[in-house]
Amino acid sequence: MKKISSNKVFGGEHAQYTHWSEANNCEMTFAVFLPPQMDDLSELKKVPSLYWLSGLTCTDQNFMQKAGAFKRAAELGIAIIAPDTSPRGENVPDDENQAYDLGLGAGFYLNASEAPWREHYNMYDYIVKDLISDVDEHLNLSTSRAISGHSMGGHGALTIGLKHPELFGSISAFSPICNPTNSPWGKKAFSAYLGEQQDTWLQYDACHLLEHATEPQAILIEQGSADDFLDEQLRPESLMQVAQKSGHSVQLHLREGYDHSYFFISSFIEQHLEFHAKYL
Ligand SMILES: N[C@@H](CCC(=O)N[C@@H](CSC=O)C(=O)NCC(=O)O)C(=O)O
Repeated sequence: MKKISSNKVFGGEHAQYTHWSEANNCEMTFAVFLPPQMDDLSELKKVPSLYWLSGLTCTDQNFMQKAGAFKRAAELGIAIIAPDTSPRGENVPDDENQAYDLGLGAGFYLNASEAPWREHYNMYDYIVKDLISDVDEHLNLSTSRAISGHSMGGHGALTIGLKHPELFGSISAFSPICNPTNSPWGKKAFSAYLGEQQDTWLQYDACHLLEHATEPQAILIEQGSADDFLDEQLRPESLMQVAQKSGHSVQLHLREGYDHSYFFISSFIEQHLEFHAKYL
């Protein structure tokens, strides 16, 4: 793992690293925020972390530069880990039309089974195996973790969090794609990456995973009412219906007038950090 940038911020550090990913078969970049409490080297006081998964078109930097999370994360003593949203590099295929919602910047946090994607587009294993293992080995954080994300990354946070309660103690999401098997973004990506076998798609659909979840998990969703993607792509009402039927508790905050952008995320990120701090 190699550090490629470092900035002091709110008494802590923002840094970028590159490392090899076995899952994605390429070099990956990720960013971290390490709070000032990291300077206390006591093993008993290792700091917990929030994994943030970004949305379509993002890199490791969108959240770090736009969300305004560092001040509160520094106060709460929470590290933030922000991976890239897809594999990248010379040998990594992109969509032939370079569409923003498939290929580079659009990994959808799944393991692809179809050519030409399967050699590199394995963001699910990348997060759950390669990233966590390198962060744990090199960054001296505690193993207490939370997961959050935005839009495609909200889908990633919900699905990975629901599948791995042993890795993530709480889940939150901003404007998540809640039911990708019924959304144009999800259908396009899942057809390409996973083929037409729809049973496999369900393994990456938060509604299906919540319906079959056996452990209760703390879940918070933030959604803007003026989000252009709300009705067609995001469908939080489907997740709330499943939550109600299956007896799982999901908090949904519907925020009047907010859109899909990082202006929305920066308005409520502190509340999400405070939510996760209760479980970390
Ligand atoms: N019109 C945009 C569409 C892409 C977009 O809105 N990306 C969002 C995530 S959407 C779902 O995953 C985003 O986070 N963009 C980056 C940002 O910093 O705002 C386009 O074509 O770019």
